[in-house]
Amino acid sequence: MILTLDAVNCFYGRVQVLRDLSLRVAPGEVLCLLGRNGAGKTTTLKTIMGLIKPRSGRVCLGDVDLGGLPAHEIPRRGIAYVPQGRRLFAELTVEENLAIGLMARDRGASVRERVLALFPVLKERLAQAAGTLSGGEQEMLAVARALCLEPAVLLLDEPTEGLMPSMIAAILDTVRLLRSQGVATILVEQRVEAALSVADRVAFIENGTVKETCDVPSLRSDPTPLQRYVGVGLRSM
Ligand SMILES: Nc1ncnc2c1ncn2[C@@H]1O[C@H](COP(=O)(O)OP(=O)(O)OP(=O)(O)O)[C@@H](O)[C@H]1O
Repeated sequence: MILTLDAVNCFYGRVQVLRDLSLRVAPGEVLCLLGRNGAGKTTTLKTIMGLIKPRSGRVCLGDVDLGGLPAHEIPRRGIAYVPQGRRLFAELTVEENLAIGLMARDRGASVRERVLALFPVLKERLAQAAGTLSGGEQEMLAVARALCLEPAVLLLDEPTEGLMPSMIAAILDTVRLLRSQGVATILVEQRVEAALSVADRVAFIENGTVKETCDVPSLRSDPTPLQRYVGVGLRSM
């Protein structure tokens, strides 16, 4: 099912943060949101999750308008969110964190096995407290917990932040694998080179709106939007 945002306007109090923001992501597609700090990328993800209610505009999964649903219903509809900073339960074990993911949408024990098969590093650490995992392992756990929902749509907010290169590569490989399985992914990513290596399309966000959407091959041949909206050229990568 296609996730669509159509002319979404959001406010924090009286301050408008999203302005007529529209985008779409289809099954088996990775859409990357790029933009400067404060452009509205995280707010876009929170709005999809129903954590912020748009004042106007629509967020739809297929034909279903998500705007009318309570926030706790959104993950049950198959949209999973890995927030920036991961928000794991640090005192709980890997196993317990996964159990919480599994509870959100009861999909049976086989899901746990399938998710753990993707992350062998977690399988070895089921009894370890999440807060004692390395940063990369914590990110794996956060993604694994989200995948317990068997989501149709996965929202990742800066999943590579603070990770070493081998862990970044592992996270990006997971995104590619999920794409091959038909998951629609929206990725917020500061690392432009990482974003381009995994994305199909890039939406450039500035001042709360999508200014331009480009597919990755055309960005490689003409990186002007990267320069304009993120301030980097391809040569610096
Ligand atoms: N809870 C809040 N209350 C008031 N303003 C907020 C709140 N959260 C975010 N904002 C403001 O909304 C704007 C968009 O923030 P958002 O976090 O969506 O940006 P972003 O593109 O994700 O930035 P970054 O790359 O720095 O994470 C910013 O100006 C921010 O200060």
